Amino acid sequence: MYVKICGLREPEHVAAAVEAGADAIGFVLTRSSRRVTPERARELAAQVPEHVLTVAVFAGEGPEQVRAATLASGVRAVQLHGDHPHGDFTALRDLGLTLVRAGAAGVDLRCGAFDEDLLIVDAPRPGSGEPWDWAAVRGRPSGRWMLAGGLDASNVAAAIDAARPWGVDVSSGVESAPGVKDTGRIRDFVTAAREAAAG
Ligand SMILES: O=C(O)c1ccccc1N[C@@H]1O[C@H](COP(=O)(O)O)[C@@H](O)[C@H]1O
Repeated sequence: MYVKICGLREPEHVAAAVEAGADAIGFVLTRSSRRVTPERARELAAQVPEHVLTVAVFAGEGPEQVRAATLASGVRAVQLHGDHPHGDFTALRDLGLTLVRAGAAGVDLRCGAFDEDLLIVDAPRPGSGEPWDWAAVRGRPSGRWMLAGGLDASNVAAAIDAARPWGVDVSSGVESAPGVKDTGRIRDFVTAAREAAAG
């Protein structure tokens, strides 16, 4: 089970996610209580070992703005939320980074349909922490896709059982208050996701 922890802002939480065994770590570079500057993302990404994917998260910005901020941040993947045309992903392909498309259950659920490498199927309001009907997408997405939206250590096993994703992605559910990550919750989430996947 691939596990991504998103919205990290502090070195101790990046370290906690890496130590817990996260596969990917996200830095939010768009409007959000979790927003960091590209320069801050670069500092945080520098402490992440090669085997953990670092991801810059955007929502609605155009490809040129995404390109500039991504290059400034030094991350290895770009995550685009919102109604992006196929051309936005193609325009970023030359960066040589992993491209991640994120959208709610109504979007095209075939990973790769927009030239992306990974797909995230999320709640209607990304980053809100609101659970949704995860079972509604069971059997529908194809390829390498992550379930997101309202997950936490207490419900991730049920969510995995309901939707059968390739991976899971969390932000609010590993926080003690909005925008404030919690080391113990990060560790508990990764453990719960891996135990659920192991059966
Ligand atoms: O986390 C944010 O603040 C955010 C803002 C804008 C776009 C995406 C954002 N995060 C993504 O939202 C989900 C996690 O949501 P939840 O808080 O766990 O319910 C995940 O895809 C994040 O990458």
